[in-house]
Amino acid sequence: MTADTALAHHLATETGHLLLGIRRTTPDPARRREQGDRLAQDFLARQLARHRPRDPVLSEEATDDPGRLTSERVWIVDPLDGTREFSEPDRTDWAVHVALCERGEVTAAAVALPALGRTETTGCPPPASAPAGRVRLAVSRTRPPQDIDRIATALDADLVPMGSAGAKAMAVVRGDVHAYAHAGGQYEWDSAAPVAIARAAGMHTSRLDGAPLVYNQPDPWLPDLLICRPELAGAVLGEPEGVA
Ligand SMILES: Nc1ncnc2c1ncn2[C@@H]1O[C@H](COP(=O)(O)O)[C@@H](OP(=O)(O)O)[C@H]1O
Ligand SMILES: [Mg+2]
Repeated sequence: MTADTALAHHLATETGHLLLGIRRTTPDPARRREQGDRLAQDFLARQLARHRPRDPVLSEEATDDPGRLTSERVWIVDPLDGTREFSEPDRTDWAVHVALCERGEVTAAAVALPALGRTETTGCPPPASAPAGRVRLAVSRTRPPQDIDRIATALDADLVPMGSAGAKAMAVVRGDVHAYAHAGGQYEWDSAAPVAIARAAGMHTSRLDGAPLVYNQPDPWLPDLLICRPELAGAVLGEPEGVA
């Protein structure tokens, strides 16, 4: 594991511990959401400034730093992905994303799933065995993509509604589901770390039209994505069988 991957693992895990504490002590859902987003952002920003003072940070919860567009190294973080699920009792589908992007490519990343006590990284992705039975397709529980019926039909899949892009991507990596598809809106911080870990674990990752996912762009809007077991990508992307 590189020093950057180890740092991503440490920061995602520690931010997760902070969020678990907020969850225990803050029963009101609106206050829990506000405190979770703000305190997780404050902690991550402070830690990155301390450990990697020269690297700009692109975060859901911070003002955009134009210096990131000329920097070779940029951290892309989502301090709390699945804020809605974090605010609801007993849900485990929320995450912390920490990714290092170098020249458009994510080279080190961690996704913490604090309520499950797990942190996955690009350094040591878990073994991905194919789930048994019918194809399982993870989708947003509150904002499922418009063309989800087409994708579900193409895969002959059962839908598995879940919160958080990180939680859904890690469900593919861990072999709980076969695929995760999203459309209609998302930002780079929602997918940078999850996509890098899925790729390191051997999964297909792309836009829904098959185009590559590119990070640290001037506009961080990255509205759709597909993460799936490699053998299923052709069916979703409309490629003839036998084409990789
Ligand atoms: N249409 C949309 N526009 C903007 N962001 C969206 C979106 N649909 C999903 N997202 C973001 O993608 C993440 C995962 O969403 P979902 O749980 O619905 O799958 C959430 O991140 P945050 O919780 O960090 O805001 C959510 O805000
Ligand atoms: Mg998010």
